[in-house]
Amino acid sequence: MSSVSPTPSTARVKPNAPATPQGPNPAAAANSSNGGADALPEEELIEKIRDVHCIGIRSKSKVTKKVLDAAGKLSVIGCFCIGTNQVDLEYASQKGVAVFNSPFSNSRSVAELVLAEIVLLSRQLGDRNNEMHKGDWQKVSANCYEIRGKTLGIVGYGHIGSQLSVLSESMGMRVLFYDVAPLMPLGIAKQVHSLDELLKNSDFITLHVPETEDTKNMIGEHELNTMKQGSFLINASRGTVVHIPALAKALRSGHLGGAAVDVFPKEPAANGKYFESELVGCPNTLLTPHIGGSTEEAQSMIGVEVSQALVKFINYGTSIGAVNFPEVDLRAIKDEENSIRLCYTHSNVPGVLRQITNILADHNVDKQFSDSKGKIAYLMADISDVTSEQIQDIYKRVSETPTNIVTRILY
Ligand SMILES: NC(=O)C1=CN([C@@H]2O[C@H](COP(=O)(O)OP(=O)(O)OC[C@H]3O[C@@H](n4cnc5c(N)ncnc54)[C@H](O)[C@@H]3O)[C@@H](O)[C@H]2O)C=CC1
Ligand SMILES: O=C(O)C(=O)COP(=O)(O)O
Repeated sequence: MSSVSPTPSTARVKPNAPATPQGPNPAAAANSSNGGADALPEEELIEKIRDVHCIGIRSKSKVTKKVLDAAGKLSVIGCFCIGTNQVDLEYASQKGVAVFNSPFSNSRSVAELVLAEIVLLSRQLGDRNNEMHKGDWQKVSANCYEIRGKTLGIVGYGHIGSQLSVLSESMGMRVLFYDVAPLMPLGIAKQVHSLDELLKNSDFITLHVPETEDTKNMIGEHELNTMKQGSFLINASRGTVVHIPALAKALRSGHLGGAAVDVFPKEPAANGKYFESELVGCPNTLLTPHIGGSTEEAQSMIGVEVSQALVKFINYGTSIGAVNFPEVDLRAIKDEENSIRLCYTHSNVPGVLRQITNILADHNVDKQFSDSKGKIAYLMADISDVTSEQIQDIYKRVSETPTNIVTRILY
């Protein structure tokens, strides 16, 4: 399927596009050859994005309102990761830009890293390793423990948290979890009613919540003080979830037995000696450069999954799996010269369907589906037996409706 583009607001793609995005000027805002380590600063991204229809990013490239305003031709964003907090999702949907991610391709990698960190913290392995590299032999068993029989408290029991629950039980741990949603516990894990209850009763706390207004500084001084003396904190979710000065204080005072931190409120935009944090030098503290999802397996699955979603959206209008868009799809369009697919993103207000029905009234609408999400709605209709003049007319009339955000015609 390919598309007509009577105005720049529609995407053009080559017919029979292969399984990687082939729209004009696809841009990669994060360099994947070095593990996505370099993210473009806002001004540079704004320059690069102007003529781009499709963009692929990882967790660090910020697609702000300002960037979206500069991206007049942008139709779709692929987040080649789980988190989508780096994109202004609501503004993107208001501009008719669909956003896709890979909801679970790197979950296993994060869960495995956290499992390893539980053992490393419990045996103070980071400190022993540092000492040995300085020629300092310190054979210690005080405050070093097996993890068998200890309690893991998981905050956020989604894809990563629940995977970790199964892995840690297989190592003999007890699992408690706290989540805003009531969820089915796996194995013999138990859901608790409050964060405080989890903090009071766990030997290890691990965070697996998204970055939202509610999770900002979710672990601050009060929560750290509520944690058991000598317990451990692991954060591989987002840097904003933990108040870093409070964590540094809890570690230096010896209230916490250690911490493993993979994500930070401010992360360097590129690889190099740019990292600074109050956590540097804290006892039994493992610091990693946001590598929770950085495995060959995860990156390869993410690459395939997100690329396929982008191609389906560009070539067929399919928004299934989009994080900020109504999810709409139709079974395959007739492979006929004179058949088209109308994809209409519009404001979600009363009376729109009547206008569209009027425009399409004299045509043969094979199938049609529409759905809404918040302030926007998305309609897809397959129309057969149309001449090229009629296609232009449909495009013109639909795109001139007052509720139009983006109109595309695919054929
Ligand atoms: N370090 C890394 O490289 C990686 C980090 N991540 C981060 O991990 C996060 C979690 O990933 P998934 O498990 O795949 O997400 P998910 O969406 O499957 O699960 C998140 C869970 O958190 C719960 N939740 C949301 N707000 C909450 C709150 N205020 N209190 C308690 N629970 C709350 C949700 O109900 C859900 O069950 C991602 O959003 C991302 O930011 C994800 C992949 C790699
Ligand atoms: O998947 C996520 O949300 C992550 O945090 C991983 O991000 P990255 O692809 O390593 O920039």
